[in-house]
Amino acid sequence: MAAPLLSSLCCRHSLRHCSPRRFARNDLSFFRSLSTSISSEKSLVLSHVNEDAGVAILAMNRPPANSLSLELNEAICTSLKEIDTNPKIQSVILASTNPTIFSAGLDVTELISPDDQRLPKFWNSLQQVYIDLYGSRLAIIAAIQGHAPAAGCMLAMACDYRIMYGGGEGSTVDGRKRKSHIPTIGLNETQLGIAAPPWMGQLLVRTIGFRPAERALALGTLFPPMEALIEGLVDDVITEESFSPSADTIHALEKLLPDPIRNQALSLVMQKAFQEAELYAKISPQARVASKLVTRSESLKDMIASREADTEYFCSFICQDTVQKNLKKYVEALKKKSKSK
Ligand SMILES: CCCCCCCC/C=C\C=C\CC(=O)SCCNC(=O)CCNC(=O)[C@H](O)C(C)(C)COP(=O)(O)OP(=O)(O)OC[C@H]1O[C@@H](n2cnc3c(N)ncnc32)[C@H](O)[C@@H]1OP(=O)(O)O
Repeated sequence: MAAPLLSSLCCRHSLRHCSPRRFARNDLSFFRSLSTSISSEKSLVLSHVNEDAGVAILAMNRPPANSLSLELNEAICTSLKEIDTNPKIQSVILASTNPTIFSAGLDVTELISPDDQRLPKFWNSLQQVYIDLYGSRLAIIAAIQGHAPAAGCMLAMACDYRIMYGGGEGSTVDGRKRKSHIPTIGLNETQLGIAAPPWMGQLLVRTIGFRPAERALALGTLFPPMEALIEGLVDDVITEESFSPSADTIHALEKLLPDPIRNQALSLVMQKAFQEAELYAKISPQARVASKLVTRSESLKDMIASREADTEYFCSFICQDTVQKNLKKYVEALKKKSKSK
């Protein structure tokens, strides 16, 4: 599994497949003209490509929280691979069909009283998601509309650019006021009584720097959008106060877009993500991929070299009595909180 990674950065898809495409800014026709849909593994992921634009969208679609199960991890990898093999695509927007949760991180139920055959497969699938995103020849833009704790934050950090919704009331597409929602992002594992896996912690260090990462990892800090921006955990924060789509646009999009991403096409976060995808797609793909190699190849090689040991350590760690006890408590609290709403 590991070998294709660096070759994907160096040569596999790379340069012969790279032909940048142009779009008009803020062009919703991009979404209208999404023509090729790939849905994989019971549509846990919705993926659409627009070859003319050179941009794809990959939306996680596992209600209620896009928590990362073995199957969702595999679906993300399958979908990304399909997009990746299309030589006409240069950028991907990684999004969620859930407007308030990007991804809740690992499916914690995978960790409780785990099946000993499934657990290593599960961990391997998460490692693969990281490798495939972080090492992709594609420029991947995270459109973070909602919460992104723990491995949800990892997904975002493995992208090339992160745009986060800044909160606020905003309007729904049918014109009603939307309940205020302020998403958070961070590696909160210590709050679950576990530590972030080393490669995930190191990714935070590379993203926000040593000292801020050291503190955030210890405290399990979940950053609200503006703090995430200040720390450098996200690259852009978008508020939707001034965003009110016209009825005509809504009507047109209702007819043209599939349900799960219809609202996303109207969100400013998604439009910004599209602009950023466009920006990356304009850069010489050879130069862009080579620069990605400079910043990412060493850490990827290290991660791949320690992959088996990481899996072994993870499996034995998770099966410890105290860890199981902490996780059970955590899940009970999560369910209780959800029921009390
Ligand atoms: C020295 C080195 C040591 C190395 C050791 C390595 C070991 C590393 C091990 C593990 C690494 C783990 C990384 C992770 O990703 S752990 C997962 C962490 N995730 C979380 O803590 C997030 C938990 N969820 C939340 O905080 C909220 O759900 C939130 C995402 C903020 C959304 O809140 P809200 O909109 O209010 O939604 P609800 O809380 O009501 O949730 C809706 C339903 O979704 C279920 N849910 C939520 N999160 C998860 C999850 N992670 N897994 C499974 N299910 C989840 C929740 O129970 C609700 O479902 P229901 O209504 O059926 O109860």
